[in-house]
Amino acid sequence: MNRKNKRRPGAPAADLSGLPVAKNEEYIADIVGLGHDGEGVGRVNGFTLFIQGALPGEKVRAKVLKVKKQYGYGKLLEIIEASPDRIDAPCPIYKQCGGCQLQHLSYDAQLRWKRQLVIDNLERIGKLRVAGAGAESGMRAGAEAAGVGAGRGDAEAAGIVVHPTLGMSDPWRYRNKAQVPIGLAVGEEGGLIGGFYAQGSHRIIDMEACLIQHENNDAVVAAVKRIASELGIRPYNEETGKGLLRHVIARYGFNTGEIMVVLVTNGRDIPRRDELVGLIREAIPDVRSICQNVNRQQTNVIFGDETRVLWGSEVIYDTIGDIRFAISARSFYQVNPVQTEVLYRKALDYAGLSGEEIVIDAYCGIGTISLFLAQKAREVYGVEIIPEAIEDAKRNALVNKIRNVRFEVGGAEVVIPEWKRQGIAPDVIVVDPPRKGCDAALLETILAMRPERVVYVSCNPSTLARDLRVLEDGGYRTVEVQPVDMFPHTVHVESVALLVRDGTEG
Ligand SMILES: C[S@@+](CC[C@H](N)C(=O)[O-])C[C@H]1O[C@@H](n2cnc3c(N)ncnc32)[C@H](O)[C@@H]1O
Repeated sequence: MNRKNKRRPGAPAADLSGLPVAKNEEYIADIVGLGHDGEGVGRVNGFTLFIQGALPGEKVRAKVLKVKKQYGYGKLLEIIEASPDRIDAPCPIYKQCGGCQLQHLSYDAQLRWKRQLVIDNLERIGKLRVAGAGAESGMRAGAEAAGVGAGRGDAEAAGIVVHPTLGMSDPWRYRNKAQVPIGLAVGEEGGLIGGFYAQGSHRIIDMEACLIQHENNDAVVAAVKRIASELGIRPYNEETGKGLLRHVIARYGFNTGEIMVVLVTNGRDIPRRDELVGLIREAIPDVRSICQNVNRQQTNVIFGDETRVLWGSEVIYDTIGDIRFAISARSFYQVNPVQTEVLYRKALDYAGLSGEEIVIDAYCGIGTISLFLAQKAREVYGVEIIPEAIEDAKRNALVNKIRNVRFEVGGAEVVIPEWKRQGIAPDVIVVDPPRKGCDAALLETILAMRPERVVYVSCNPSTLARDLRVLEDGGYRTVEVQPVDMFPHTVHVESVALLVRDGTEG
C-alpha cells in the first residue's frame, strides 16, 4: 500500500464521511501487526489506524490525528493490554531520536518480525509462494495486517524456504560508523550539537551516546564537537546554506582498532585547520586518518565529490574473517562487522563454489564479497560505481595477495553487458545493490548470461521481492532466503537469497 499518495491539484477532496473514525476523536484499537516503519497496525471497527509505539497483540487507546479514505494515523494515549513482547527501551532518547524504531520490542520478537516482513514482501510484491508461510503470531507487517493487497503466491514448487533471522548474541554497540549532522545549539553562543534527526524531520537531536554505536565513535563525535566549538567553527545551516561544518563521520575498525575521522564541510577552507587537526589527534590517540570531504550542494546527500587527507592515511584497515580491507572515506563498508561475516559466509555458502567457477560480484563496494568468493572460485569480476571504492578493492586484493580478481569502475548495468560482449560467461552472479534494488538492464543481462546460480544480497525486502519476480519470470527459481539482522533495534532487514536456473539442482 502506498501511504504517500498525494491529492492531485484541483482534484476533489476525498469524501471521508461515513468512515468509522473521525479526526481528533479517541478510540480503542486492537493492534494486529507491525508496519514497515515499526508502527502498530490497529483496527477500529474494521478501519486501519497506524499507531506509533503500539505493538501487535495490544489493545490501546488512541487519538486520531489524520484520516484518509482507507486508513488513518493515531497517537498512542494509553496501553490497555500490553504485549508480552513489550520491553522498556534502554535508550534515554529513544522517543525523540529517529535512529531506532524497535527498542520497545524484545529482541527475539524483532527477529521474528523481520522474518515475517521478508515473507510478506515475497508474497505481496513478488507474488512468490513461501514454504509454510503461516504468519508468526501477531507479526504480520502493515498492508498484510490491514488486509490490503494480500499475496496470491503463484510460484509452482513447494515454496521458498525463509529461515529464521540470524540475530546477534549481544545486539548493542554494533555499529562501526557514525554519521552525525552538525548544528547550532539553541540559545548557546557558538556551541555545536550533533546527533540524529528527530523522526520524520531535520531537527537535530544532540546526543552524547548512542547505544547501537561503538563507544569509540561516540567519543570521536563528542571530541570533534567540543574542539570545533572551541575553535569557533560554524556549523552548516541547511536553510540558509551558510556555515561550514555539515557532518562528522567516525569510522572504527572493530578488529584493528583503527579510527578515521571525516569532516564534511561546505567549502574548502577550514579556519585554524592545523590547530583542529592537532587537537583531534591529541583527543583521539588511535586516529589513523583525518579527512575532509567538501560538499557545497544544498542537498540531503552527505558526501560531496572532493575528499582530501588532512592528516595521516587516506584509508583505515579492518578485517573480516582472515581478509584485510582498506576502507576510504566515501567507500561503502557494512556497518555491523560481526553480522557482516555471518552474511558473507551465507553468500559464499549459497554460491556453492568448487574452485572452478567464474563469478561476477555486482555492486562490489571495496571488494569485500569478491575477495571472500575469490578464495573458492577460479576468477571473480567485481563492478562498482564509486571510483575510490574500486581503488580500495584493488588495494585489498594486493594486500591479501588474491590474484584471481578483476575490478572495474562503472554502473553494473553498463559494465556487465560489456563483459557479456567480451565473452565472459559467469557460473554464479552475486548482486548486493543499494536499497533501490537492481537496475532493470542488469536483471535483463543476468537472464541473458544464464548463470547457474544467482545470490542476491539485499538490504530492502521490497526491492528484493520485485527483482526476484523478474528473475523467476526469466527462468530462475528462488530456493531459500536467509534474513540476517545487521541492524538490531531498527526496522532495517538484510537478507541473502539463493536462486538457481530452472532445470538445475538447488
Ligand atoms: C549495499 S552496497 C554493497 C557493497 C559491497 N557488496 C559490500 O558488502 O560491502 C551497494 C554498493 O553499490 C554501489 N552502487 C550503487 N549503484 C551502483 C551501480 N549502478 N552500479 C554499481 N555499483 C553501484 C554503491 O556505491 C555501494 O558500494
